[in-house]
Parts: sequence; C-alpha cells; structure tokens
Amino acid sequence: MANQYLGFDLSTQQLKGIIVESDLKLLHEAKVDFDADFAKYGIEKGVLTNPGEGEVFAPVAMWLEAIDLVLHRLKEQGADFSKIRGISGAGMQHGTVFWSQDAEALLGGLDGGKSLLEQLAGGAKGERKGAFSHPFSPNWQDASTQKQCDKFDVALGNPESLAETTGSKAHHRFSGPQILRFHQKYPEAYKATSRISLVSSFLASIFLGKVAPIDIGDVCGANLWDIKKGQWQEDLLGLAAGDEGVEDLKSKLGDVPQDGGLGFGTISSYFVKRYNFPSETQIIAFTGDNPSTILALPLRSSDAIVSLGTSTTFLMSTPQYKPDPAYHFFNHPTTPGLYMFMLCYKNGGLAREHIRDAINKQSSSTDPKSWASFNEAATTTPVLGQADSKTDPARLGLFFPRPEIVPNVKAGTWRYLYSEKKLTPVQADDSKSWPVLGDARAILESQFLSLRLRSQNLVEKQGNLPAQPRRIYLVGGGAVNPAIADLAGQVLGGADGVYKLDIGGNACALGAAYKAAWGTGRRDKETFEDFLEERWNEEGFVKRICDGYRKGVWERYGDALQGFEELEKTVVKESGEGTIGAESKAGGKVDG
Ligand SMILES: Nc1ncnc2c1ncn2[C@@H]1O[C@H](COP(=O)(O)OP(=O)(O)O)[C@@H](O)[C@H]1O
Ligand SMILES: O=C(CO)[C@@H](O)[C@H](O)COP(=O)(O)O
Repeated sequence: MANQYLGFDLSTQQLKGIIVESDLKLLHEAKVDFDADFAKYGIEKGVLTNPGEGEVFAPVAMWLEAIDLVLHRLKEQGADFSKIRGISGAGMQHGTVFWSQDAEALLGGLDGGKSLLEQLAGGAKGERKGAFSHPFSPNWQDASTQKQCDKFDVALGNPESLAETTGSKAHHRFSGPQILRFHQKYPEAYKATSRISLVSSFLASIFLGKVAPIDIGDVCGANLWDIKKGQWQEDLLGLAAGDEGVEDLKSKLGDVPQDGGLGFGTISSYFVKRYNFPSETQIIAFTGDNPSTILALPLRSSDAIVSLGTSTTFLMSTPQYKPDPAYHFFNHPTTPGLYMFMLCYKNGGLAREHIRDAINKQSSSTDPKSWASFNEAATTTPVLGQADSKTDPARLGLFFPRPEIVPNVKAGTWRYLYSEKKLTPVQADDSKSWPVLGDARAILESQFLSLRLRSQNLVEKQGNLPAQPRRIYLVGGGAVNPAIADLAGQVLGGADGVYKLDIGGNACALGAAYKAAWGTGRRDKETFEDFLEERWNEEGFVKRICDGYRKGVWERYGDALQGFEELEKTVVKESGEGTIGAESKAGGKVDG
C-alpha cells in the first residue's frame, strides 16, 4: 500500500488540503472558501475589520469548522485517510492564536463523535469552557500597531539593528507588536492566556492534540527571534511582555525546535476515530505559508517565486543573510544555512480585482468577475502607456485600496506622468491623460517594478544577459492569468522564462505535503533539497508559460525604475512620516 501525505494551507480566504503519494504526485485536493462557506461569521474576504482602529482579524471558531469541513470534502472525493503517514501544513504568517488555561485538557480529550467547533470554541455566553482566551486572531493585514512598532524599532537602537537581529524591522502585522497591543488592550485576556500559537502552530496543535511548538522558519515573522543566535531575543520579549515578565511570555510561546522536519508526535485520537487516520500518523512541524511555498519547487540561485494570492509576495532561497529595513529575511523552513528573502505587499489580488471591476463596469461586461477585458487592456496598452517612447511621457501609478506595507502609506491611488526625470500628477477625472483601461497595465507594471527595484541586488548575471532572475515561478490564485505572467516576464525578466506549477494543487499546500513526506520518511541526514531533487519530475511538475527577458523591453523598464522610485518617495513624503519600505503614520493624498 503506497504511503500518502497530507498538506494544508490555512490562508486569508481559504483552507486548502491536498494529498500526495510518496512520488509527490498529487492525488486529491479540496478547499473551504471562507466567504462562500461561512458567511454566517460576517466576514468579507476571510476577515473582519474595525477600520476605526485599523484592525483586521479572523474568528478562530471559523477555522475549526473549516478543518472538519475540508477533511469531509477530501473524503467525499475519495481520499482514504488510512493511507496517510504524515501531515504538515502552512498558515498565513504572523497571526496569533491565544489559548486559554483549559486548552491542553480540551485538545487532549476530544471526542471523535462531536465536531471541533462544539468542543473547542466555547459557548458564546460563557456557558461552556473554550480553548481560547480571545476568540479572534489578528490578521497579517492588520494596521493597528503603529505605536507598538515605534517601540520595537528603537528597542535595539534603530530599525536597522532590529532587522539585523530579527530579519525585519518592526511591522504592523508581526506577532511581537501584535502581542504587545493585545496585552495593552486586553490585559485580563493576556493573563488568562496559557499559550500563544502562530496560525501555523495553531493548526498543528489541532492535529497533534496538544499545543505544538512554533516553527523555526515561521518564528522569524514575529520581531522576537534572534536569527543568528537561534533563540528568543530577551529585550524584545521584555518589551512585549511588559509587567507580566519575560519568563511568562517565554512559557506562553514555548521552545522552538531548530529542525524544520521534526515529528512532534502522532495524530490526535480525534482524527483516528472520526476520519480513520492511522494512529501512528506523524505530525511534522507546520510552517508559514510563504516558507512552505518555497518548498514546492527546487529553487536554484537567482530563481524567484512570485506568489499572487491575497497578498503579493516575492520569495527567494539564498545563502546570503543581508537584512535591511526595506525587506524580510527568515530562516529557511528546512535547511540550516539557507534563508528566505521576502517582500510582501498587502495590495495584491484585491487591488487587481478593484481595477478589473472598474474596467468591467465601464465595458458593461456580462460577467463582472471576468478577467477578459482587464487582460486585453493590459496586453494591448503599450509599455509604460507610451505610444511613442521618445515623445510620450511614461505613465506610472501606485494602486493601494488598502494601506500598503511597501512603501508604508495609507490607502490611495496615485497616477503620474514621468518625462525628462520629472513627475507630474494626473487628476482622477483626467481620462485623456490616463484612460480607465490604462490602469490594467499600469497596476501590473507598478507591482512588478516594485519587486524589481527591491530584488535587483540579489540576482546574478545570467550568461551574457544582465543580472536578473534565472526563472520566475508564479504561484497562487493569480498565476493562472496569462496577462499577469506576460507582464511579470516583461518587467522582471527571467533568462529561462516564466513558469507555473502544472500539477494542480496550490504551491503552499504542496510544499507542506512534501515537507510531511520528507519529515516522515527522510533517510539519515537527507536534506529536503536532496529529497525533492530525487523525486522531481520537471516535465510533469512545472510548465513554461512565456518568455521572461525580452531585449529592449526589459531595458526600458530598467530606465523607468528611477522614476518609479521617485514616485514612491513623493507619495511617502506627501503622506507624512515613514521611509521607503518601512511602516509610518502616513496619511496618503488620495487621488482616486
Ligand atoms: N484568473 C485570475 N486572474 C487573476 N487573478 C486571479 C484569477 N483567479 C484568481 N485570482 C486571484 O487569486 C486570489 C486568491 O489567491 P489564493 O492564492 O487562492 O489566495 P490566498 O491564499 O491569499 O487566500 C484572488 O484574490 C484573485 O484575485
Ligand atoms: O503577511 C504575509 C507575509 O509576511 C502574507 O503573505 C500572509 O502570509 C498571507 O498570505 P496570503 O493569504 O496572501 O497567502
């Protein structure tokens, strides 16, 4: 009987589960879509918001329901859980889950005849004890922690030293500033918290039947972990812990094992009874969604992944540790000595949808969610919106329907004409200088120029071609869109082309399933890279979608980078405080 492995991805809008065989071929996949399946929680795009305070959060009870539902859906598709040998998973990064004093007892005593929701969520009126000291998990889109970030940024001297130590300067969504705010806003709930999990270790805990350790890759998204020393940074813990003390917070967070392939133990009897998993199924460390995504592909030097989900993230695996306040470094989720380089934008998929919807409205498209008009506009508009590159100004824009991380500005839309090194703003109603259709290409150019600007020092020369990515791999919901792929290649290059995964499934959940297979079955000292290489089937697993580097076009985007950088500086300056790539109290001039 062939062994099978299960991987999960608990992301902003969905919970996905997939099963692979030992040869890593995909067997089954199922998903729960939070908005479609759980409208009763009042969520939109997977989250609840409190705009007055910049809060974005998700109900933990909804995730409990989603776990039972996704397993049910996998079973409906014919999945046979009795073949599963190992489980791992990924959670959207930075979110925290606060466990109550009863959590361990409730997790350890689950009855396979009842749902997770019934047994762990607690009664709405407190009539039943629950496993959580707070019903919500702050989401990565949260922007409520500027005051706390200001404290973190100076805790080790300045943002540069915080980035040097923890891999990132302070960010609104990072767990350290979030824990500090939680502590200040809900002191009683903080006291009543026995353990704090990240979204990834929360999901692992459910499957393990006890609170699981935080993962060595995902822990770097907290501004609390000293990457070089491989331990909690006590000054930062002290800041987040306040008068409750460092030791108390340390015990809430728990120890972090250095081995990303570690088996935490066998599966909770709940899943054995309810779903027929073998009782010896191993639970392998769950990591963040981005660290998990880089495990879905055998990345080589200068390869880049662009993840087009709710967020846009740009990921590379590198032996170089070159932290800077403008971006993030994390421990690699499986391999000591390697790091994950990351850029993360809040305005990814939803910002593109915004423009798609405006274009569809104007063209009275029959299907308001169709990408056809957006794609046509993006691919028929000339490079940088210049019909004649010698006489026409370049059209450069920033499109942020939500407050952005890179650069740190409040929500807004900015459109500028750029010529002879000068930027001239375009008014919102000036459709002559900037037609609505021009936004389709402009948003894609803008998103990819931002990635190119910040990653140019990490890529190497490719043969006779200038320094650029070797391959661009597109993953996430937007990866199916050919116009987005085309623009990614035009702006970013990619000597070997633009690729996407061709095995169905979702890269992040696949990475988790691969990690489950490696962690469960690895031979002595077998690295994840060797394990993947041995099973990798280039023809069967990835597909080349289009050219990357195009001579002449790539160079024109290179020339536009200076204008794009100026545009960002102008917007950040207009918006108040803050530096490029950093958090600020900025208030943006909203043109659109
Ligand atoms: N054909 C398409 N073209 C462009 N974007 C798409 C397409 N299909 C889905 N998407 C985008 O994918 C996003 C969801 O991606 P996904 O990776 O599943 O999200 P997450 O993991 O963040 O929940 C949606 O916000 C949507 O904008
Ligand atoms: O905050 C980050 C990374 O720092 C985000 O990438 C989240 O991890 C959520 O990702 P998606 O839901 O878009 O997959």
